[in-house]
Amino acid sequence: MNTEKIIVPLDVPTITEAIALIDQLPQVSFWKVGLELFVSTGPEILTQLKQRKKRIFLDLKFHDIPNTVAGACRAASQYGVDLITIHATAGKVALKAAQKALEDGAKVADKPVPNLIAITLLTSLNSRELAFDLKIPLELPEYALQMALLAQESGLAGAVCSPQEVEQLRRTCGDDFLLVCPGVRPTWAEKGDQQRSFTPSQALKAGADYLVIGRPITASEDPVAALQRIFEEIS
Ligand SMILES: O=c1ccn([C@@H]2O[C@H](COP(=O)(O)O)[C@@H](O)[C@H]2O)c(=O)[nH]1
Repeated sequence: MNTEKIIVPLDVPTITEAIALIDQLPQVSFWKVGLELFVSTGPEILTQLKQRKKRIFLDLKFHDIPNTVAGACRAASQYGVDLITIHATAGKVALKAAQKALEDGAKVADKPVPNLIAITLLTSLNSRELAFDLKIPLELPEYALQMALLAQESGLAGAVCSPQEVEQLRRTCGDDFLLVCPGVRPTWAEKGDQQRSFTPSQALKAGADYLVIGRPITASEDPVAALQRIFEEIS
């Protein structure tokens, strides 16, 4: 059973709830720490995950001017996490500065360099919002591709994209470009605010390296059974 490809987000407000989930699902080796938990509780959860020998996706989605994202990346590189996110729309100068700061910071901290991956377009947005609210004149798949190419040209390790765009990004960006897909929903799960979803097996077949699957597992009455059902679907 391939459990390595699933990243489960710890989208809870307290360390106690986060640790309860980690301990309830020992077969999960890769956990995501996002804005809710990090803003609520700080870096303590990263220490807890490290002690349990888990891989960590620090999903703080940096989006700021080059000097500021570089500072944030330099600081984040001390934690020894595996993945870090930045919005591609921060622009090429910021993406390059962030990548360089991660490399410099990791060297100083004597840690491996985390893979920096760029958000192409949040999976909660649809084509209508892209065109009419964000006033982006490109078709959505083309826009996501251009954001991934910007990340690749800037020297980043990969991108975050919806599973609906992953096949095209994989074809264009190649096999070495890391593609991480949130917005994954088994047929039996609520979509919630995710607007461009695929099932876990569709997403893997389309070329995703990792699937981020949260509420179908963590909000389930029985997270262990939900995870098992997903493992069975993809194995
Ligand atoms: O485009 C994006 C980027 C990040 N996310 C994050 O992934 C998880 C998805 O959780 P679900 O409960 O499976 O919807 C969540 O932490 C988001 O912050 C995303 O959904 N889309």
